[in-house]
Amino acid sequence: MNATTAVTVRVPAKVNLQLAVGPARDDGYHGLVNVFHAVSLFDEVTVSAAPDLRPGTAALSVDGDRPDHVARVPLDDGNLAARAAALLARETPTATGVRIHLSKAIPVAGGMAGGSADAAAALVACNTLWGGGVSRTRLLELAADLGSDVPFPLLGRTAVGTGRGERLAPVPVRGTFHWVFALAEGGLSTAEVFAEYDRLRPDAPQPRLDEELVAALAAGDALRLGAALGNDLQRAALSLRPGLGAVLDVGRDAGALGAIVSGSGPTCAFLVGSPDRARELAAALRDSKECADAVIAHGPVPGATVV
Ligand SMILES: C[C@@](CO)(OP(=O)(O)O)[C@H](O)COP(=O)(O)OP(=O)(O)OC[C@H]1O[C@@H](n2ccc(N)nc2=O)[C@H](O)[C@@H]1O
Ligand SMILES: Nc1ncnc2c1ncn2[C@@H]1O[C@H](COP(=O)(O)OP(=O)(O)O)[C@@H](O)[C@H]1O
Repeated sequence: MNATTAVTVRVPAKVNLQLAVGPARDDGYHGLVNVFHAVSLFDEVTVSAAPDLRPGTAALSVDGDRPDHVARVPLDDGNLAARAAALLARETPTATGVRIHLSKAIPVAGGMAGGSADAAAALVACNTLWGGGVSRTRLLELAADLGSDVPFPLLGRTAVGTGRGERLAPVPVRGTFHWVFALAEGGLSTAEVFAEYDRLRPDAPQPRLDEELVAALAAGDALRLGAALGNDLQRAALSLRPGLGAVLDVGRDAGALGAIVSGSGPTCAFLVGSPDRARELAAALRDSKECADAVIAHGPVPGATVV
């Protein structure tokens, strides 16, 4: 193998269109119905062979436009991309040590699964670098071992996750939806938000897929989709970060078709009807000073792709 070969994979963020959360299971996880939707905020993960490092170990570097987010990315073996490389190396005889560079645009600890996206991208990038020996089915299994959110960015587009969110089935979508994301100062811990959910909802029912949401997606109807968006973790995220209520209000008052916390938060997601409306809503959010920044994206977009 050529030690200078580098592979770059582009991978999208997600927003949860429906996040229905059941009671805590015996293993501590929660049964979910989790409708993932991949949006056009992308991280890039570049891997190159590092013959000076032991096979399966990684040296990490990171950059990105937002220094406060970049500073929160761990550069040790706790990084999900490094864990992905180590896991894949265990079943790849040609595995090398790797340098992994993360170019971050997905908010960190923002409820948009940036770490999971990087792990999925690292699986694809290392599998390509090391000769592509591991099947896509097996990559999806390894992804599920890394985290509940890691399989989805391998698929991209729109999919429903059941179990703890890792068992995926594609959901048909017509057309393109337009989004604005309000970024927050600081992140929220997913585990803490689920714990707050348990405190607030000790009697949670079993989660069920919202058929109205599925119909709105199939019809490409943004008005119907906006009304059907739902996130059971939103109350918990608002309880831990009450200021998010004002962010959601700004978006609603500015005409968003739907306004929700993205996953475990604290990023807030706003559905609008067109790119022009997205620009207007992003400006209203920035002017309000209720959030750190606002970014525009569209979905669905493809999953992890070698570029
Ligand atoms: C909430 C969601 C919605 O898509 O994502 P984020 O919004 O944080 O990105 C996911 O369920 C997060 O998935 P992920 O971030 O991969 O979580 P994991 O590493 O599997 O688990 C982290 C912790 O979250 C809690 N957890 C996660 C998934 C699940 N179905 N039930 C849980 O209770 C557990 O406390 C677990 O220890
Ligand atoms: N590659 C990575 N990028 C970002 N965060 C990572 C990464 N690897 C591990 N982490 C850790 O995962 C935590 C959750 O980050 P992230 O996946 O961005 O958010 P969320 O789980 O809210 O979607 C971060 O606080 C960070 O400590």
